[in-house]
Formats: sequence, C-alpha cells, structure tokens
Amino acid sequence: MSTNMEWLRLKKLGQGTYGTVYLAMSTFTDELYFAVKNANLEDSSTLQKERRIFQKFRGTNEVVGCYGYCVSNEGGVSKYNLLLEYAPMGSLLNLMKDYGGRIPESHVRKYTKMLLRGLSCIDNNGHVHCDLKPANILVFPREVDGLSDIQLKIADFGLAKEPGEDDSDMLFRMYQYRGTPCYMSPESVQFAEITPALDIWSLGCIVVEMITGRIAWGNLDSKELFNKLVIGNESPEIPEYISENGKDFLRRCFELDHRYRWTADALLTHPFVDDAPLQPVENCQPPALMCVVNSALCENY
Ligand SMILES: Nc1ncnc2c1ncn2[C@@H]1O[C@H](COP(=O)(O)OP(=O)(O)OP(=O)(O)O)[C@@H](O)[C@H]1O
Repeated sequence: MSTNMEWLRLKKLGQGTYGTVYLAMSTFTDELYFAVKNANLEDSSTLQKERRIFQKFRGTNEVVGCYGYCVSNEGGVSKYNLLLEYAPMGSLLNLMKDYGGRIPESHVRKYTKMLLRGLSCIDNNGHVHCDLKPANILVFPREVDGLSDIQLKIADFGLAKEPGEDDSDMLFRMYQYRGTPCYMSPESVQFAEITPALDIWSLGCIVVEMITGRIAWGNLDSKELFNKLVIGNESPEIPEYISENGKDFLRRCFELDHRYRWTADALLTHPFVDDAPLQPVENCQPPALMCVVNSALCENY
C-alpha cells in the first residue's frame, strides 16, 4: 500500500500501455474511492493529454469523470497521478460476462444510446476517441426510480485525436500502440482517415459484440483482418437474430464510405435507440477535486 498525505493507494486495478491503474481512497472523505492512473512523470505525456481531454468533457455523464491530477514522489521518482472516478463494476467486458455472454437487445439499445450520447459530445467537441472497445467502456451502478440500473461511461482517451492534430502522426501511433484492430474502420487503415466516423464503426462492432457475445471479425486472424480492412469492401456480419431496426442501425454504422456513415447525432434519432428507455442521470458527476485531494502539488480545474 502506497501512502500519500491525502489518499491511500489500495490495490492494482489494471495495467495499461500508458500507466498502471490503482484503487485509492481519500483519507479526508469517508468512503470516497477513486482510481489513480499512475506513470513516471517523464513518461506521462499521454496521461497529461488524457487529463486535458477529460477536463473538456467534465459534466458529460457518458464520459468517465476526472478529479484532476497530482504529482507524487515515490522512492525519489516523480510520478504523475491522474485521479478518475472509480468504476466498481469494471468494464463492458465484465458486464457481458455477467450477462453470460449475450446482452438482451432491449438492454443493448439502452447501452448503445448511452454510448451515442458520449460520442455525440466527443464529436461535437472536435475529438475522435480512436480506441472505442468494451475494455475502454466502464460500468457504474446507478439508481433509477428506486431500481438499480447501470450507466456506461467512455474512458481511456490515450489515443484520442484532438482538434488540429495531424492524421499521419495518428496512423503511426495507432499501429504502434493499438492492441486489437478488430474495432478499426477500413478508412482508418487504408488512408489514415481519422474522423468521428471511425468511432461510429467501432460502436457498430461493439453492438455486434453485445448482441452475439462474440467479437465482430473474431473468426479472423490478424493477417486476414488486416487484408479485409485494407481492401475495405466488407463490413462485419450483421447478426441474423437482431431486429430489423437493429440491422438497419448496424448498416448505418458499417457504411463503407465513411462520408456517408451516420453521425452520433443522426444515430440518436434512429428507431433502434430513439425510444430506448433512458432516464436522465443524476449524481453521476464526481465531487470537486478538493474533496479528494488537498495538496499543494495538486491542481484543480
Ligand atoms: N476509472 C477506473 N475504474 C476502475 N478500473 C479502471 C479505471 N480506469 C482503468 N481501469 C482499469 O485499468 C485498466 C487499464 O486502464 P486504461 O485502459 O485506462 O489504461 P491504458 O494505459 O490507457 O490502457 P490501453 O493499453 O488499453 O490503452 C482498464 O482495462 C481497467 O481494467
């Protein structure tokens, strides 16, 4: 257990490319748990970029909340700590396991609507997430009318494209860092065309995965998949047992020409999600940073 003046690091939650994620607890406020993404200060440019982006989406219920950051000293090494809302239910991968693989379509419609709301906000702020996949979607419990429910939130903006960023640089970074190409769109592979349409393709892959319990393109090895994406004339198979609305929704997500792929805002009006029950979310935002950490080394935003 690592100790900081204002918070205790409790256990490791996960290991990412850009940092290690821990569960932490505030020593000021009872029972306030949060996640800390931690990296050496000198290697923390990606975490700093994430903080910059999280800051822009503060107030968006469908994006993981960020309390801020602080720099700590661990055994003489300066560490950058990104303080995030803790997702006690893990990621969408865990949620799919809880369902036993496949998620019922009525729930998929609700979850898809949440993700579209998040993507709409990301798109309208000029960003592209670039790495949307179940492992980067975190699950939070919430209560609606006294009943327990779930809120999905988009996390991990380490690969996100910010407004004005150069696409050619993105291509290099995607190939170098992305773990699985299963969620990548043809134009992002063929032409390094990184637009919000890439996130919509990834969303389509996630919908297929929630409905079938299997990764879209999961039957292909990486070489076969790469060839398919480079040729760019095929999209993942649309499950037979999804409703007609669901099939049409997926066709809009998998439009091969990304210029005609529907945007998040357009898809929010699609009948597959339009009437999906979704209550406004209350109390989903993290408390102010100063409730958690009160150190001169920390900066609120
Ligand atoms: N806020 C959080 N609450 C709970 N667990 C989290 C949280 N953030 C991250 N994790 C866990 O830590 C893991 C790594 O986090 P994350 O994906 O953000 O790191 P990364 O370095 O950006 O990873 P990647 O290699 O996928 O780009 C996640 O898969 C998840 O299991």
